[in-house]
Amino acid sequence: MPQPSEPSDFRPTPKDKPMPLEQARARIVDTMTPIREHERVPLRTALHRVLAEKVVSDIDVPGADNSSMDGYGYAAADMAEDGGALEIVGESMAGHPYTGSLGTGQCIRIMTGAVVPAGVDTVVMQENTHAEGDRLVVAQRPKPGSNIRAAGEDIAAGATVLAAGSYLRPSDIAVLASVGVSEVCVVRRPRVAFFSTGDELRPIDGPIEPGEIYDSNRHGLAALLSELGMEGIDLGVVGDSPEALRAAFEKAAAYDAVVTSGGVSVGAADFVLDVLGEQGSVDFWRVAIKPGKPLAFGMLGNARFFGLPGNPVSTAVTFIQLVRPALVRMAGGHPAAPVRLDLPTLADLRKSPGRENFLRARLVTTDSGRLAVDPIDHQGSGVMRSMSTADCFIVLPAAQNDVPAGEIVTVEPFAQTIWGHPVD
Ligand SMILES: Nc1nc2c(c(=O)[nH]1)N[C@H]1C(S)=C(S)[C@@H](COP(=O)(O)OP(=O)(O)OC[C@H]3O[C@@H](n4cnc5c(N)ncnc54)[C@H](O)[C@@H]3O)O[C@H]1N2
Ligand code: MOO
Repeated sequence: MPQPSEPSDFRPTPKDKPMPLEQARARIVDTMTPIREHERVPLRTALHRVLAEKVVSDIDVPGADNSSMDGYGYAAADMAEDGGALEIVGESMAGHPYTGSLGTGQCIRIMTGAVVPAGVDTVVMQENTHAEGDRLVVAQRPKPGSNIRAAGEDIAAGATVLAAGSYLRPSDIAVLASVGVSEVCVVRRPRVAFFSTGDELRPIDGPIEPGEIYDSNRHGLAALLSELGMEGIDLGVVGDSPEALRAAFEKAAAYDAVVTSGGVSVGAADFVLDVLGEQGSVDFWRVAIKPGKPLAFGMLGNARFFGLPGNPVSTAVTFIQLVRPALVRMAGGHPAAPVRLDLPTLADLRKSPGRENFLRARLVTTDSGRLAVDPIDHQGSGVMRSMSTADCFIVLPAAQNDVPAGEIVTVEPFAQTIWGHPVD
């Protein structure tokens, strides 16, 4: 497990064996220290934050027995048979409860959400009745006890509404509002510094010359971080020189995590690993996945360091597979296990044994109404449109060879649950 470290003399060699993905992910996630600092924020701004402490309800929800239908409330004992009649003595509306008490043979008109008064144990929906003046005829009786929502059936006073470590989704915000919570205590968002490396990279708001490219990865990374609820700190583009990298690393070391793109392979201008070795420590640098083999994981000061490969699809795949679960953990949450489906592939898949492959694909419904998966034609790790037009990965195990169309393959949808439930 990497610790805040003294500089090391790590020298990567192509002989370093790539680590299987599962092992790399477990190792990375296990080394994350969840952030302990927390802050109180208004519920209005708490979406996608992580609860630092559990929330216990002070109240029952609903607060009182209430009707789930527009209709009439009465005591079932007063209604021995279908077609029986009762005297209508008042009404209970949502926000305006009935304040009297019911006698034998009496009923009240009651609306959905209105409090059920003493003496009423059953509500009949309006459609199954007809009123004759102040007399109600119940054509068809519901079962005794019907159409009443019990006090506290959603949340009982004293119950834990959400556990510490819960990632707040819109439905959680609504639940917290339902128990009258207007402020929550949430974990400080991880501060994640990120930058691109490469002399060929240009900002997206200017021209490019032959041999130059727009720095797309930095924008992709900013979006991935912001989607995850992280505080991203954009450190720009850093040139392919050890000096430039040293200066950038010094700045980046002050944050909780650092994510970079490019310069982690074995090329003449790939210095990320060298400088990480000098200024921090490298835990491992190769993962047995395609795309995404070169990936530097280590420490820079107290920051967790993720040096992602520069090929745009490799950057995205390694972020999704390795950085995202790590940051979820760092943010005080719990990474969900990937949702995986077994589906037939509509096209042949090319695969040589060695690395686990993440092919980009789309979920489709065939003419027979069955779900299947259709791989994108161009699978190059520089073809970012293969990610942008896809909605899932086909995951082929390391030892797999070519797969003919029609075979069942493992599919990981992109729109999967990212944040799992806390384990208490
Ligand atoms: N001899 C070997 N060469 C390569 C190997 C290998 O094992 N031996 N691995 C290949 C694999 S796999 C990958 S992935 C890449 C990763 O290399 P780097 O992380 O060093 O990335 P770069 O060389 O800096 O760039 C690769 C590619 O991506 C483009 N790029 C870089 N940054 C950005 C950016 N911010 N936005 C858009 N595009 C970017 C860059 O121009 C290159 O085309 O190495 C292989 N080589
Ligand atoms: O890992 Mo590289 O990402 O195969 O292109």
